Amino acid sequence: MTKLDLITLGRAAVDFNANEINRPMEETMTFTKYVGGSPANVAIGTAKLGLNVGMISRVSSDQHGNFVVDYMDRAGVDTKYFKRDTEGRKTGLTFTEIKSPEECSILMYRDNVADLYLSVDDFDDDYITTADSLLVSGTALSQSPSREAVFHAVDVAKRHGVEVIFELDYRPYTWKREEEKSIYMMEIAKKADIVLGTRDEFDVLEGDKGLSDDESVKHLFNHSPKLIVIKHGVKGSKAFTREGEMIEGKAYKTEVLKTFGAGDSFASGFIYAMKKEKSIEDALKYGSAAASIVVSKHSSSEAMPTVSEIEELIKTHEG
Ligand SMILES: Nc1ncnc2c1ncn2[C@@H]1O[C@H](COP(=O)(O)OP(=O)(O)OP(=O)(O)O)[C@@H](O)[C@H]1O
Ligand SMILES: O=C(O)C[C@@H](O)[C@H](O)C(=O)CO
Repeated sequence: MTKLDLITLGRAAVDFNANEINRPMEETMTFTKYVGGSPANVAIGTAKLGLNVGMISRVSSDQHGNFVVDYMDRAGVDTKYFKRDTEGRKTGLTFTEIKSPEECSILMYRDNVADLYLSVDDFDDDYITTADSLLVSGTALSQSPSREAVFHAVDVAKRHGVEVIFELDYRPYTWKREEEKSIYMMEIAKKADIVLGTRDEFDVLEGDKGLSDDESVKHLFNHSPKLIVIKHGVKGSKAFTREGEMIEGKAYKTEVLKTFGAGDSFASGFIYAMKKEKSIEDALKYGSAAASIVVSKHSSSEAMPTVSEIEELIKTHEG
Protein backbone atom coordinates (compact mmCIF):
# COMPACT_ATOMS: atom_id res chain seq x y z
CA MET A 1 0.00 0.00 0.00
CA THR A 2 1.18 3.55 -0.75
CA LYS A 3 2.40 5.46 2.27
CA LEU A 4 0.03 8.31 3.13
CA ASP A 5 1.12 11.49 4.85
CA LEU A 6 -2.28 11.95 6.43
CA ILE A 7 -5.63 10.24 6.89
CA THR A 8 -8.54 12.34 8.13
CA LEU A 9 -11.54 10.67 9.74
CA GLY A 10 -15.00 12.17 10.16
CA ARG A 11 -17.64 13.99 8.19
CA ALA A 12 -17.62 14.80 4.51
CA ALA A 13 -20.66 16.90 3.72
CA VAL A 14 -22.08 19.57 1.44
CA ASP A 15 -21.88 23.33 2.03
CA PHE A 16 -24.37 25.69 0.38
CA ASN A 17 -22.75 29.11 0.61
CA ALA A 18 -24.95 32.17 0.15
CA ASN A 19 -24.37 33.95 -3.15
CA GLU A 20 -26.09 37.12 -1.96
CA ILE A 21 -23.69 38.45 0.60
CA ASN A 22 -24.50 40.98 3.30
CA ARG A 23 -28.00 39.52 3.57
CA PRO A 24 -29.76 37.38 6.18
CA MET A 25 -30.46 33.77 5.23
CA GLU A 26 -34.22 34.39 5.05
CA GLU A 27 -33.61 36.70 2.11
CA THR A 28 -30.92 34.61 0.45
CA MET A 29 -32.29 33.00 -2.69
CA THR A 30 -29.26 31.31 -4.27
CA PHE A 31 -26.37 29.32 -2.95
CA THR A 32 -23.27 27.73 -4.47
CA LYS A 33 -22.60 24.11 -3.63
CA TYR A 34 -19.20 22.97 -2.35
CA VAL A 35 -17.85 19.96 -0.51
CA GLY A 36 -17.66 20.74 3.20
CA GLY A 37 -17.23 19.18 6.61
CA SER A 38 -14.13 20.05 8.58
CA PRO A 39 -12.11 16.81 8.11
CA ALA A 40 -13.03 16.75 4.39
CA ASN A 41 -11.90 20.36 4.05
CA VAL A 42 -8.58 19.50 5.72
CA ALA A 43 -8.12 16.47 3.43
CA ILE A 44 -8.74 18.68 0.38
CA GLY A 45 -6.55 21.49 1.73
CA THR A 46 -3.56 19.27 2.47
CA ALA A 47 -3.94 17.34 -0.82
CA LYS A 48 -3.91 20.65 -2.69
CA LEU A 49 -0.63 21.45 -0.90
CA GLY A 50 0.82 18.24 -2.30
CA LEU A 51 0.50 15.82 0.61
CA ASN A 52 -0.57 12.24 0.03
CA VAL A 53 -3.92 12.14 1.78
CA GLY A 54 -6.73 9.67 2.42
CA MET A 55 -10.03 10.03 4.23
CA ILE A 56 -12.26 7.62 6.16
CA SER A 57 -15.92 8.61 6.03
CA ARG A 58 -19.48 7.49 5.36
CA VAL A 59 -21.79 9.30 2.96
CA SER A 60 -25.29 8.79 1.57
CA SER A 61 -26.02 6.50 -1.37
CA ASP A 62 -27.49 9.34 -3.39
CA GLN A 63 -26.52 12.28 -5.58
CA HIS A 64 -25.03 14.27 -2.67
CA GLY A 65 -22.88 11.29 -1.69
CA ASN A 66 -21.76 10.94 -5.34
CA PHE A 67 -20.93 14.65 -5.52
CA VAL A 68 -18.74 14.45 -2.40
CA VAL A 69 -16.84 11.33 -3.46
CA ASP A 70 -16.30 12.60 -7.03
CA TYR A 71 -14.98 15.92 -5.76
CA MET A 72 -12.65 14.27 -3.24
CA ASP A 73 -11.33 11.97 -5.98
CA ARG A 74 -10.65 14.90 -8.27
CA ALA A 75 -8.92 16.72 -5.39
CA GLY A 76 -6.52 13.78 -5.18
CA VAL A 77 -7.79 12.40 -1.86
CA ASP A 78 -7.84 8.61 -1.54
CA THR A 79 -11.53 7.67 -1.10
CA LYS A 80 -11.10 3.90 -0.80
CA TYR A 81 -12.64 4.06 2.68
CA PHE A 82 -15.60 6.26 1.85
CA LYS A 83 -18.48 3.93 2.70
CA ARG A 84 -21.95 4.37 1.24
CA ASP A 85 -24.73 4.18 3.81
CA THR A 86 -27.26 1.53 2.85
CA GLU A 87 -29.90 2.45 5.46
CA GLY A 88 -31.04 5.65 3.79
CA ARG A 89 -29.06 8.02 6.05
CA LYS A 90 -28.17 11.31 4.43
CA THR A 91 -25.06 13.36 3.80
CA GLY A 92 -25.05 16.41 6.10
CA LEU A 93 -25.92 19.79 4.56
CA THR A 94 -24.70 23.17 5.74
CA PHE A 95 -26.23 26.48 4.66
CA THR A 96 -24.16 29.55 5.29
CA GLU A 97 -25.23 33.09 5.98
CA ILE A 98 -22.95 36.01 5.19
CA LYS A 99 -24.64 39.02 6.83
CA SER A 100 -21.38 40.97 6.90
CA PRO A 101 -17.70 40.02 7.07
CA GLU A 102 -18.04 40.03 10.88
CA GLU A 103 -21.44 38.38 11.10
CA CYS A 104 -21.33 34.96 9.48
CA SER A 105 -23.10 31.86 10.64
CA ILE A 106 -23.74 28.34 9.50
CA LEU A 107 -26.97 26.37 9.71
CA MET A 108 -26.42 22.63 9.73
CA TYR A 109 -28.89 19.93 8.71
CA ARG A 110 -27.46 16.94 10.47
CA ASP A 111 -30.32 14.73 11.65
CA ASN A 112 -29.51 11.06 11.12
CA VAL A 113 -26.44 11.87 9.06
CA ALA A 114 -24.46 9.05 7.42
CA ASP A 115 -21.08 10.25 8.77
CA LEU A 116 -22.11 9.60 12.38
CA TYR A 117 -22.85 5.99 11.42
CA LEU A 118 -19.24 5.35 10.42
CA SER A 119 -18.37 2.11 12.20
CA VAL A 120 -15.23 0.17 13.09
CA ASP A 121 -16.19 -2.30 10.35
CA ASP A 122 -16.01 0.42 7.68
CA PHE A 123 -12.21 0.50 7.50
CA ASP A 124 -9.24 -1.83 7.83
CA ASP A 125 -6.76 -1.29 10.62
CA ASP A 126 -3.96 -1.80 8.06
CA TYR A 127 -5.06 1.31 6.21
CA ILE A 128 -4.35 3.48 9.24
CA THR A 129 -0.92 1.94 9.68
CA THR A 130 0.01 3.11 6.15
CA ALA A 131 -0.22 6.74 7.29
CA ASP A 132 2.21 9.06 8.96
CA SER A 133 -0.59 10.90 10.78
CA LEU A 134 -4.27 10.39 11.56
CA LEU A 135 -6.49 13.43 12.09
CA VAL A 136 -9.73 12.85 13.97
CA SER A 137 -12.49 15.38 14.39
CA GLY A 138 -14.33 16.15 17.66
CA THR A 139 -17.73 16.06 15.97
CA ALA A 140 -17.19 12.41 15.03
CA LEU A 141 -17.22 11.70 18.79
CA SER A 142 -20.70 13.07 19.29
CA GLN A 143 -22.58 9.86 18.60
CA SER A 144 -22.17 6.10 18.33
CA PRO A 145 -21.10 4.19 16.30
CA SER A 146 -18.85 6.96 14.89
CA ARG A 147 -17.56 7.58 18.44
CA GLU A 148 -16.28 4.00 18.74
CA ALA A 149 -14.80 4.23 15.23
CA VAL A 150 -12.70 7.22 16.40
CA PHE A 151 -11.54 5.45 19.57
CA HIS A 152 -10.63 2.36 17.58
CA ALA A 153 -8.78 4.31 14.87
CA VAL A 154 -6.83 6.25 17.51
CA ASP A 155 -5.90 3.05 19.34
CA VAL A 156 -4.67 1.44 16.10
CA ALA A 157 -2.68 4.57 15.28
CA LYS A 158 -1.06 4.65 18.70
CA ARG A 159 -0.16 0.98 18.62
CA HIS A 160 1.60 1.48 15.27
CA GLY A 161 3.37 4.75 15.93
CA VAL A 162 1.06 6.80 13.69
CA GLU A 163 0.89 10.41 14.93
CA VAL A 164 -2.60 11.35 16.17
CA ILE A 165 -3.85 14.88 15.48
CA PHE A 166 -7.05 15.88 17.27
CA GLU A 167 -8.94 18.81 15.71
CA LEU A 168 -11.47 19.69 18.42
CA ASP A 169 -13.96 20.82 15.75
CA TYR A 170 -16.87 21.40 18.13
CA ARG A 171 -20.28 21.70 16.45
CA PRO A 172 -23.02 22.02 19.07
CA TYR A 173 -25.84 20.62 16.91
CA THR A 174 -24.67 17.03 16.91
CA TRP A 175 -24.14 16.51 20.64
CA LYS A 176 -27.26 15.16 22.33
CA ARG A 177 -26.15 15.36 25.96
CA GLU A 178 -24.22 18.25 27.49
CA GLU A 179 -22.18 16.10 29.86
CA GLU A 180 -20.89 13.81 27.09
CA LYS A 181 -18.91 16.46 25.18
CA SER A 182 -16.10 17.02 27.58
CA ILE A 183 -15.85 13.36 28.65
CA TYR A 184 -15.25 11.96 25.15
CA MET A 185 -13.32 14.90 23.77
CA MET A 186 -10.95 14.86 26.77
CA GLU A 187 -10.33 11.10 26.40
CA ILE A 188 -9.14 11.61 22.82
CA ALA A 189 -7.24 14.82 23.63
CA LYS A 190 -5.25 12.90 26.25
CA LYS A 191 -4.33 10.22 23.69
CA ALA A 192 -3.43 12.64 20.86
CA ASP A 193 0.07 13.84 19.94
CA ILE A 194 -1.15 17.19 18.59
CA VAL A 195 -4.32 19.03 19.66
CA LEU A 196 -5.72 21.94 17.59
CA GLY A 197 -8.70 24.06 18.58
CA THR A 198 -10.06 27.50 19.28
CA ARG A 199 -10.14 28.94 22.81
CA ASP A 200 -13.93 28.30 22.87
CA GLU A 201 -13.38 24.69 21.85
CA PHE A 202 -10.83 24.20 24.63
CA ASP A 203 -13.48 25.54 27.03
CA VAL A 204 -15.90 22.86 25.82
CA LEU A 205 -13.19 20.20 26.11
CA GLU A 206 -12.50 21.24 29.71
CA GLY A 207 -16.16 21.41 30.75
CA ASP A 208 -16.22 25.23 30.87
CA LYS A 209 -13.84 25.69 33.75
CA GLY A 210 -12.73 29.08 32.42
CA LEU A 211 -9.07 28.03 32.18
CA SER A 212 -6.38 30.21 30.63
CA ASP A 213 -4.30 28.88 27.71
CA ASP A 214 -1.44 28.14 30.11
CA GLU A 215 -3.69 26.16 32.43
CA SER A 216 -5.23 24.23 29.51
CA VAL A 217 -1.90 23.06 28.15
CA LYS A 218 -0.43 22.29 31.58
CA HIS A 219 -3.17 19.73 32.14
CA LEU A 220 -2.84 18.08 28.71
CA PHE A 221 0.96 17.89 28.83
CA ASN A 222 0.57 15.41 31.71
CA HIS A 223 -0.72 13.03 29.02
CA SER A 224 0.30 12.20 25.39
CA PRO A 225 0.19 15.61 23.64
CA LYS A 226 3.52 17.12 22.67
CA LEU A 227 2.18 20.09 20.73
CA ILE A 228 -0.99 22.10 21.38
CA VAL A 229 -2.31 24.96 19.24
CA ILE A 230 -4.95 27.31 20.63
CA LYS A 231 -6.51 29.63 18.05
CA HIS A 232 -7.90 33.06 18.86
CA GLY A 233 -9.60 34.06 15.58
CA VAL A 234 -8.33 37.28 14.08
CA LYS A 235 -6.10 37.78 17.15
CA GLY A 236 -3.95 34.86 15.91
CA SER A 237 -2.86 31.64 17.54
CA LYS A 238 -0.48 30.20 20.12
CA ALA A 239 1.47 26.95 19.89
CA PHE A 240 2.74 25.33 23.09
CA THR A 241 5.31 22.55 23.25
CA ARG A 242 5.73 19.96 25.96
CA GLU A 243 9.24 21.40 26.50
CA GLY A 244 7.66 24.64 27.72
CA GLU A 245 7.99 26.83 24.62
CA MET A 246 5.19 29.17 23.52
CA ILE A 247 5.23 30.42 19.94
CA GLU A 248 2.79 33.06 18.79
CA GLY A 249 1.25 33.22 15.30
CA LYS A 250 -0.29 36.37 13.88
CA ALA A 251 -3.28 36.56 11.55
CA TYR A 252 -2.58 38.12 8.15
CA LYS A 253 -4.90 41.01 7.45
CA THR A 254 -7.03 40.61 4.37
CA GLU A 255 -10.30 41.71 2.85
CA VAL A 256 -12.61 39.28 4.64
CA LEU A 257 -15.61 37.94 2.72
CA LYS A 258 -16.70 35.48 5.44
CA THR A 259 -15.07 34.02 8.51
CA PHE A 260 -15.93 30.32 8.27
CA GLY A 261 -13.34 28.03 6.73
CA ALA A 262 -10.55 29.72 8.71
CA GLY A 263 -10.00 26.78 11.03
CA ASP A 264 -9.80 24.11 8.33
CA SER A 265 -7.45 26.08 6.12
CA PHE A 266 -5.31 26.95 9.13
CA ALA A 267 -5.06 23.22 9.98
CA SER A 268 -4.16 22.38 6.36
CA GLY A 269 -1.34 24.93 6.16
CA PHE A 270 -0.06 24.06 9.63
CA ILE A 271 -0.03 20.29 9.03
CA TYR A 272 1.61 20.70 5.61
CA ALA A 273 4.44 22.79 7.09
CA MET A 274 4.98 20.36 9.98
CA LYS A 275 5.20 17.47 7.49
CA LYS A 276 7.82 19.44 5.56
CA GLU A 277 9.77 19.76 8.81
CA LYS A 278 9.46 23.50 9.01
CA SER A 279 9.70 25.18 12.43
CA ILE A 280 6.57 25.62 14.54
CA GLU A 281 6.86 29.38 13.95
CA ASP A 282 6.75 28.79 10.21
CA ALA A 283 3.92 26.24 10.52
CA LEU A 284 1.83 28.91 12.28
CA LYS A 285 2.63 31.28 9.40
CA TYR A 286 1.56 28.70 6.80
CA GLY A 287 -1.66 28.08 8.75
CA SER A 288 -2.44 31.78 9.15
CA ALA A 289 -1.65 32.52 5.51
CA ALA A 290 -3.90 29.68 4.29
CA ALA A 291 -6.70 30.96 6.55
CA SER A 292 -6.23 34.54 5.39
CA ILE A 293 -6.65 33.39 1.77
CA VAL A 294 -9.73 31.27 2.49
CA VAL A 295 -11.59 33.95 4.49
CA SER A 296 -11.24 36.28 1.52
CA LYS A 297 -12.94 33.72 -0.77
CA HIS A 298 -16.39 32.19 -1.06
CA SER A 299 -15.85 28.56 -0.08
CA SER A 300 -14.03 26.55 2.59
CA SER A 301 -12.83 23.72 0.32
CA GLU A 302 -12.51 24.92 -3.28
CA ALA A 303 -10.71 28.05 -2.00
CA MET A 304 -7.88 26.11 -0.34
CA PRO A 305 -4.59 27.68 -1.50
CA THR A 306 -1.53 26.23 -3.19
CA VAL A 307 1.95 26.28 -1.62
CA SER A 308 3.03 29.17 -3.85
CA GLU A 309 -0.02 31.27 -2.90
CA ILE A 310 0.76 30.73 0.79
CA GLU A 311 4.47 31.49 0.39
CA GLU A 312 3.74 34.57 -1.71
CA LEU A 313 1.41 35.93 0.95
CA ILE A 314 3.96 35.34 3.73
CA LYS A 315 6.67 37.01 1.62
CA THR A 316 4.49 40.04 0.86
CA HIS A 317 3.64 40.55 4.53
CA GLU A 318 7.23 40.11 5.67
CA GLY A 319 8.53 42.38 3.00
N1 LIG B 1 -10.77 37.61 9.90
C1 LIG B 1 -9.62 36.98 9.72
N2 LIG B 1 -8.66 37.51 8.90
C2 LIG B 1 -7.48 36.90 8.70
N3 LIG B 1 -7.16 35.71 9.29
C3 LIG B 1 -8.06 35.13 10.09
C4 LIG B 1 -9.34 35.73 10.35
N4 LIG B 1 -10.03 34.92 11.19
C5 LIG B 1 -9.22 33.87 11.45
N5 LIG B 1 -8.05 33.99 10.81
C6 LIG B 1 -6.90 33.06 10.86
O1 LIG B 1 -7.39 31.75 10.98
C7 LIG B 1 -6.92 31.15 12.18
C8 LIG B 1 -8.02 30.27 12.74
O2 LIG B 1 -9.15 31.06 12.97
P1 LIG B 1 -10.23 30.74 14.07
O3 LIG B 1 -9.61 30.84 15.42
O4 LIG B 1 -11.38 31.65 13.80
O5 LIG B 1 -10.57 29.22 13.76
P2 LIG B 1 -11.96 28.46 13.74
O6 LIG B 1 -12.92 29.11 14.71
O7 LIG B 1 -11.63 27.04 13.89
O8 LIG B 1 -12.48 28.75 12.29
P3 LIG B 1 -13.92 28.41 11.66
O9 LIG B 1 -14.66 29.71 11.69
O10 LIG B 1 -13.58 27.94 10.32
O11 LIG B 1 -14.56 27.35 12.53
C9 LIG B 1 -6.53 32.30 13.09
O12 LIG B 1 -5.52 31.92 14.00
C10 LIG B 1 -6.04 33.34 12.07
O13 LIG B 1 -4.70 33.11 11.72
O1 LIG C 1 -17.46 21.85 9.10
C1 LIG C 1 -18.55 21.80 8.49
O2 LIG C 1 -19.27 20.80 8.49
C2 LIG C 1 -18.98 23.01 7.68
C3 LIG C 1 -17.84 23.52 6.90
O3 LIG C 1 -17.63 22.85 5.72
C4 LIG C 1 -18.00 24.98 6.72
O4 LIG C 1 -17.52 25.40 5.52
C5 LIG C 1 -17.31 25.61 7.82
O5 LIG C 1 -17.91 26.07 8.73
C6 LIG C 1 -15.84 25.57 7.85
O6 LIG C 1 -15.37 26.09 9.05
